[in-house]
Amino acid sequence: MSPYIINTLETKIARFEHLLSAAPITIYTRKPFADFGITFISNSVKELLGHEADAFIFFPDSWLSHVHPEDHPVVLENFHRILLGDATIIKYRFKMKDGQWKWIRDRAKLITDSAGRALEIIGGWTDMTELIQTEEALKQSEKKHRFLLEQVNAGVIVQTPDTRVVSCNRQATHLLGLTEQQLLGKSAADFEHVFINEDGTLTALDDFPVNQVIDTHKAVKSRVLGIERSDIDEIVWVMVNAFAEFDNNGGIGVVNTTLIDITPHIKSQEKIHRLAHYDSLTQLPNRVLINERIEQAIHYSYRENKSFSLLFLDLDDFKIVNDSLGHHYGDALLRQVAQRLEHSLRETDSAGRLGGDEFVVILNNTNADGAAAAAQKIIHLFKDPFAVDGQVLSIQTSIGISIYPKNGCDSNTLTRHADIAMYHAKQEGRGRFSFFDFKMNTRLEYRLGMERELRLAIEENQFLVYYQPQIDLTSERIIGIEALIRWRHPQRGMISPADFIPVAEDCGLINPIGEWVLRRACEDMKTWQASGFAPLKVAVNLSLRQLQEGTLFNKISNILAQNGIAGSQLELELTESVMMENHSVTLNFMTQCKDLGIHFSIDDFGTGYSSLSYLTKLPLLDKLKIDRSFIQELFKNNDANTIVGAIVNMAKSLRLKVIAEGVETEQQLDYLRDCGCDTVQGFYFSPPVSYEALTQLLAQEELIA
Ligand SMILES: Nc1nc2c(ncn2[C@@H]2O[C@H](COP(=O)(O)O[C@H]3[C@@H](O)[C@H](n4cnc5c(=O)[nH]c(N)nc54)O[C@@H]3COP(=O)(O)O)[C@@H](O)[C@H]2O)c(=O)[nH]1
Repeated sequence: MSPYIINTLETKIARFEHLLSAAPITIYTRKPFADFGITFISNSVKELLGHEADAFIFFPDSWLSHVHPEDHPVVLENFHRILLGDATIIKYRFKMKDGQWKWIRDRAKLITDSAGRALEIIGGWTDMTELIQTEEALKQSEKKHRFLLEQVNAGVIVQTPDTRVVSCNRQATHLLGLTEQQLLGKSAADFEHVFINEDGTLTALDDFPVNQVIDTHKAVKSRVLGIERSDIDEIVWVMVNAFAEFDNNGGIGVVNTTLIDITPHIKSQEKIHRLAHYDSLTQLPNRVLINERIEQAIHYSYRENKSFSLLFLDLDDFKIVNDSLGHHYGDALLRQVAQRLEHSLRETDSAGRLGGDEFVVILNNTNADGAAAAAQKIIHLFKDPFAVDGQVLSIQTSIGISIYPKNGCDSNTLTRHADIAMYHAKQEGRGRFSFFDFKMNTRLEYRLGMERELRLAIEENQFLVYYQPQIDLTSERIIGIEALIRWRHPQRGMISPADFIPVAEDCGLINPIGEWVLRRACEDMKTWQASGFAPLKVAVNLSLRQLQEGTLFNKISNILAQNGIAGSQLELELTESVMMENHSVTLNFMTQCKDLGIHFSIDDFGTGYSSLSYLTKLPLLDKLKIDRSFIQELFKNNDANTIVGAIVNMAKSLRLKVIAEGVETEQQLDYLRDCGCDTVQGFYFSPPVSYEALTQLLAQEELIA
């Protein structure tokens, strides 16, 4: 045996005791029953608790009195587990020599003999103070962290790489409408809510921010998502940011997602969008949205090689409703029209209001046949009158149709062409539809251009009034004049009223223009009278639209009064069609005028109804003007002579005066005199002339007289 290896029992114990006291653990043994008194404890207990080992050895049951009373149940319960064979680890507080409490960890197990009988309990105590303090600090920090998390105005969700929620704050549960319990442990695929993207499409699972972060290892920033919850009707809109926290190996530890509630912001954005894209009166899409929809229809039809149709609607004589009943009625009528229109359309079609009384309908995937059927259906919608505040209003619409791609490949062209076709429908008699035809284009563009120029002409005073004398066949003197408008266009020179009056009538500009002619004529009459010329009668042409305006009588009586002209010096010329188409309106107007002594003549007689019986229905008529087409046929066509003779006779029997227009030759003049015609007008005596030229003619007459 080596002299260096001393292996007596004594040395073994000494070595063992040294090892025990040097170990960072205080080893003990205790009885496996009764008071579980300590039978051995290593000296390191002095360092751990300040107590001598002997204190426990001599007083084996004193140890329990050093255990914190609150921890007694834990400690005692632990013995039962140990006796059942469990190796246990528990923490509890132990009173040190100096009276302070120290957290110790007690790890113990039961030692048995080969027959399984309990011999003793062996265990070890270690100092846990530092660990407990760290744990406590950690708890405090977590509490603080949690507190802060609850204070932030954002939902926070922490998920593991398999998307399971491990933590969330109250705001997150609030936004998702779930409790913390419902949320914790849930993975992305488990959410029953529907998530939608900003454009309204569904968000696919792969596209969830958490999955994107996991897939790409990159943060998702400022993504807008809508949450469709089953418990509320409204969509909750959130701004989502998500980022990963990486572990030491570069793998994802957790993904943090923040959700900021932006519902109010989205709602006001929606409001702004609505204002910018919908008509506030009818709630139909406005011009901006309609254009977008036409563009969409173009893209779709181009891709799918299909056609679609655009219907342009304009209500016929809507202005009359507005002018005669007021805007309140006009607005209510437009709302009802919009409703009827919307209800009649298929889901794939859309209607919008461009402004005023103009509407547009887009018929997706529809060819010319389909468009014709739809247009007919829409026209039929107007068959039943509209009831507005107790008033029954009847109105119809004219519709123009353009077809993609045949009539245009962009929104502007298609709309313009449908508009042109609509004008054509109006020309054809209103309450009907027309398809666009490229031939209409130039004609209508000319008309639309003229409308623009007419407005400018009114502003810039480009109109003149010419006067054509009317000669009494008995005295062969000028007894009246007809006021005829002229347009001196700055570039195109004189434009005939035959070219621009129909356009002015169509677009309503005849009202200001007609009023201007009347005023000018009365002002000129006033000047002639003031210059000493004998009082004349002036004939002024009236259009149907002027009568329909409803304010014409007041305007006329004001103009007469302002210029000191007697009503008997004014003659109003109405055409046959004006008289017949609006019998009651015309009769009412004529009755009012008659009280002022105003005369009426029927213009272009013989060209319209060619029925003499209606004359008997117009008792307020004074004169009949034979159209120049008959006069110019005299002696060329025998029938013309017979007709003119018959007209004069018939007029006489109805006690009407007769004037013949367009007299160019002496032969015509003689025939008319022989027939008993009262007055003539025509180039034979004078063409329509300017104010100055007529002044000279009147002066010559005075000299002759
Ligand atoms: N609503 C309004 N209509 C108006 C007004 N001013 C004119 N008009 C209408 O425009 C049409 C064309 O008028 P105009 O070119 O002036 O032609 C008139 C005469 O110039 C023409 N005339 C007269 N004598 C002769 C003639 O011997 N030969 C011939 N070839 N033409 C002649 O006839 C027109 C007279 O028209 P009217 O007596 O009114 O029928 C025309 O329909 C005008 O009514 C306006 O202010 N408002």
